[in-house]
This record gives sequence, C-alpha cells and structure tokens, in this order.
Amino acid sequence: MAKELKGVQVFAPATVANLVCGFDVLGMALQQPQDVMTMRLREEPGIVISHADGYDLPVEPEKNVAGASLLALMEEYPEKVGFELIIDKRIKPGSGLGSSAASSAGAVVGANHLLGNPFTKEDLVRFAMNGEKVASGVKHADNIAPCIYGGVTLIQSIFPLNIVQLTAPPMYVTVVHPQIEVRTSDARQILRKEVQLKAAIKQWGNIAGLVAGFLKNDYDLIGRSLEDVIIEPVRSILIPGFDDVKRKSKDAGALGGGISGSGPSIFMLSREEYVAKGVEDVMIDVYTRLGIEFKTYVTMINYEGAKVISEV
Ligand SMILES: Nc1ncnc2c1ncn2[C@@H]1O[C@H](COP(=O)(O)OP(=O)(O)OP(=O)(O)O)[C@@H](O)[C@H]1O
Ligand SMILES: N[C@@H](CCO)C(=O)O
Repeated sequence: MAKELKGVQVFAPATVANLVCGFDVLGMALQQPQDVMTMRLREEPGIVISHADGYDLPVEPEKNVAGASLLALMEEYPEKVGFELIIDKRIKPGSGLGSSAASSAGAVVGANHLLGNPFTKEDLVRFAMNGEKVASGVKHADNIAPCIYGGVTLIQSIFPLNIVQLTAPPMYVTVVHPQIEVRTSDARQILRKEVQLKAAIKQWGNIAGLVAGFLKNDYDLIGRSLEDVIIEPVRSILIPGFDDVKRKSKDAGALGGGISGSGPSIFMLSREEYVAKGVEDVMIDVYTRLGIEFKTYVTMINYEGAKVISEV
C-alpha cells in the first residue's frame, strides 16, 4: 500500500475587491464565507486536483486556478515535488466574492506549509496571481493579497509587486449574492479603456480619502469616500436591484458600499451590528420582490487571511 504523505487542511476566505473606488488596487478579507481545501504531498511530481463540491470546475492543473498557482510555485522550488488537492468550494465561482482567489491563495498557502515555509507572503501572492490570469485573463492581486495577508490591502503596484497592508477599524460587512453568474473576464471587457480627467480627479480623491479614513479610524470619511464614478456606472447595469439595495441600505444607516469585485454580489459596510442586520433585511426585501434567488451574509473583516487549520 502507498504510504500517506504529510497533509493539511486550509481555510481560505472570501474577499471584496475594489472596495468601490479602488478598482484593481484595494481589497478586504471577510470572515465568511470560506473555502476549505485538503492538500497532500505526493511521491510523484505533478498536481492531482479533485473537487468535493458540486461545481463543474476544471481539474487539469493549468486550467484550474489552484493548479496554475501551484505550477508557478513549483517552478521556483529547487526540488521536484507533487501535490494532491481536494477543493471544497463554499464560495460560489463567479460570485464576485473572490472565489478564484480563495482557491489560488489557499493552494499556495497549503503548499508553502507542506514544504516547510520556504516562501514569503509576497512570493505567495506572486504565484497566486497566475490563478487570476486563468480566471479573468489579467494578473490582478486585489483579491489575492487580502486573501493571503488578511485585513485590507492596497496594491500600490503590480509590476513590481508592492503590497501595503492597511489598518482598518472594526466594521460589519453585509453581502447579498444574487444567484446569477457574472464572469470577471466579461465584466472587465465591458469597461471603457479611457477615463475623463474630471472623473479621474474625483476617483483618486475618493481612493485617498478611503485609505486615510481606514488609517485614521474615521468612519465618516470612509462613508464619504465610498463612491465610484468610473466602474460602477458601467457594471451595475449587469446587476438587477443594485440601485435599490444601495439607496435603501444607506437610508438604513450603512456607511456605504457597492459592487463586490466584478459582481453580482453587493456589499455594504456598517459601524454597528444592528445596522448591518437592517441592511440584510433591505437586501432580502429587494431580491424577494424581484423574484431572484439570493444568499446573504452578515460578517466582519477577517484579519488573518488564508491559513492552515490542521494537519491531516
Ligand atoms: N478552483 C477554482 N475556483 C473558482 N473558479 C475557478 C477555479 N478554477 C477555475 N475557475 C474558473 O474561474 C472563473 C471564476 O472566477 P471569477 O473571477 O469569474 O469569479 P470570482 O472569483 O467569484 O469573482 P471576483 O474575482 O470578481 O471576486 C470561472 O470561469 C471558473 O471556471
Ligand atoms: N479588480 C477585479 C476584481 C474581480 O476579480 C475586477 O473588478 O475586475
């Protein structure tokens, strides 16, 4: 009988990319939902992927985001190694909640642990960006970085990779995921390639305001800065109920919010739990009236990121 090699179970959190005005540069990790992944070293080199969930995702390493990320890691590891990976997705693919990033980040965090932690977190982000390239056609890190570091992260630059970990005051995050699929690759293709100077000035004022609001624990500034004049007006057309959810959530006391990643999920930030729960009621009401199936989460910022929870 083949001997069982070392294995681990990894939790990888959902993430909200963009954080409204910070397209491709800001992201936040959530406490819920989280993907679960079981990984083992193999005696043979190579990657074997299977799914413990009902999603029809590719198992070929170069087509699965987890496999593509591991291949990048293996290229920089000095010895030949092999991994077996069982993915149990709790974050639905195409949700806008960083489903692809959770698989990519979870896989490299698990592999690094199994190999004795030869790589830094920044290395792991670099490897996992190869998974995002498979999912969306572009190596962006605004989901990957918060998934690996936890909390709120700023991608100051992709090439060279420069990640800034931001502090942020405690906040509740209410999420509604209408059960329609918006692929990141499609949601990127509909964006205009040029931006008006007037819109750019508004946008970079908001990004700077949001970052300053996080660092100063200034909830009012955070709320005032949660505005996107470039991406949201184009993408929100793909999400039925978006304007209603946003307006009514703010009336219910939310600081603000917008599209999570490339959608269709919508997120709203609140300072108090009772407000976050009131926002959930608003979301339930809007989607029940529209007759669209949905799922909601009332959660908080996850400050830990993807982690090995046990050896198996
Ligand atoms: N292990 C995997 N987990 C999730 N998606 C995968 C995986 N492997 C390949 N994919 C592909 O990646 C795409 C899903 O990624 P996509 O970026 O569109 O969704 P998302 O990660 O939920 O959204 P967002 O990045 O906006 O938060 C699908 O086309 C899916 O087939
Ligand atoms: N920044 C990315 C996140 C989604 O993966 C986008 O909005 O397209």
